[in-house]
Amino acid sequence: MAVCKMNTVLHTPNSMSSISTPTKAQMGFNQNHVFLYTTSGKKTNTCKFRSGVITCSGETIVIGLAADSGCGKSTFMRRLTSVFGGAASPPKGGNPDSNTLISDTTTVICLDDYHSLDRTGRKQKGVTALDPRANDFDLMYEQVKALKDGKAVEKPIYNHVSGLLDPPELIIPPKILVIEGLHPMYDERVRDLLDFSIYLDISNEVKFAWKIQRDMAERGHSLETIKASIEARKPDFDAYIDPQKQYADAVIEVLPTQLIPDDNEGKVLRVKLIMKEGVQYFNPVYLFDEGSTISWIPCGRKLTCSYPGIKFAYGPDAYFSHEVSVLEMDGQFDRLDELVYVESHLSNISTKFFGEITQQMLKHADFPGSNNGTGLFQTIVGLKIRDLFEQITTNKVSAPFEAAKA
Ligand SMILES: Nc1ncnc2c1ncn2[C@@H]1O[C@H](COP(=O)(O)OP(=O)(O)OP(=O)(O)O)[C@@H](O)[C@H]1O
Ligand SMILES: O=C(CO)[C@H](O)[C@H](O)COP(=O)(O)O
Repeated sequence: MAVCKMNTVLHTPNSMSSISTPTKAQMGFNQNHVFLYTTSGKKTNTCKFRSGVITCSGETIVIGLAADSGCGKSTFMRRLTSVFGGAASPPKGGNPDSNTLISDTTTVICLDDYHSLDRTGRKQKGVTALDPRANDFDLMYEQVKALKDGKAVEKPIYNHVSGLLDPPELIIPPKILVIEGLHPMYDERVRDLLDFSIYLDISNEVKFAWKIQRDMAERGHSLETIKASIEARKPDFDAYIDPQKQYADAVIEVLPTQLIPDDNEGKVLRVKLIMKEGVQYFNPVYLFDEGSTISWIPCGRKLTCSYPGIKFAYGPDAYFSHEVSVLEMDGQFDRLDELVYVESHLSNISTKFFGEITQQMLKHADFPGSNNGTGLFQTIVGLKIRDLFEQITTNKVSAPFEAAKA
């Protein structure tokens, strides 16, 4: 298994620079330990070297985030990292094309790094990156398991610039490991390692509108190329990516608005937050009254709404035969500071102070989706993940005390 050996690259507490084959003196406070620091200089973990393997103390919680390419995973990750109070950046001094993002609490690894075929290899074999045959699920499982068990790994890097597989990078077990990409819930072994899972379900119409906006406006692709790329991916998307949503603890579904008849602009969105019932450490959010069916138009004296307005809905439902609660928002906010009015009517939102959702949304007003349900629900899921992390770690810490009392 590719757990980390002694000749890997480490960041030392003294120099913050990368070193190879760390000597005992370079390891930190005593000869068996190394103290690992994030780019902002905070100590994150204490790790030991034994029999050539780096093992770190502390629990690693694993979160899976699945979505097709260009569906808002990076934006969601930025919101999540911000909830934990930091900004994420690539590993310092590493491969400039690394897909990994590290913050004080979280490490986000991109599952594209487990492509077993590079761009040329996929072309030769006639498979897309979505096809399981182009991905190494054995290695993905072994490495996510090792990280969850507190062991560092040398993870491969898929270089999106060159289309090649680059030499691996060292990943130290973080407090929260997020595995994001096409297949976090595809392989049952990897799925079983997840403490919480999210699927971003972007309808074809909306995906197309976002792709046009990014790939045409920002990357200079033609409309025909974008259409052809979406069409080429669709069979494998339907076969291998989309079915993962049945396993997700939370799904953010993004649909065209119902407030504008026959809307084909895709700017106003109807967004659903589908939350599985009975998931440990996760209490679904509700509007007004838990378990009731509610329809709410908040526009009026306390919330400014221009055409076509805003409509919320909440209620119990079934999703792939699971019992779920669904919170829905159609429309967009005119004034983000007034969002606090909506926030005050939501419960189980896992905030630490009144208005925290509104504060987060205002802080990232420039992120895509900040004026609609995508930003609102991504922020809420970020808060729920923080809550889940705190509950799990508190339980682990208090367990020996509880046992001693018994
Ligand atoms: N909530 C949103 N509202 C409007 N547009 C969005 C939203 N989320 C994402 N987009 C559009 O989609 C683009 C891709 O978003 P993002 O980079 O977050 O997705 P991604 O899944 O990480 O993409 P990739 O896997 O291709 O890197 C953004 O640049 C933006 O144009
Ligand atoms: O679906 C994807 C996930 O991001 C990419 O298309 C896949 O990783 C292949 O990347 P590239 O197009 O850069 O070779």
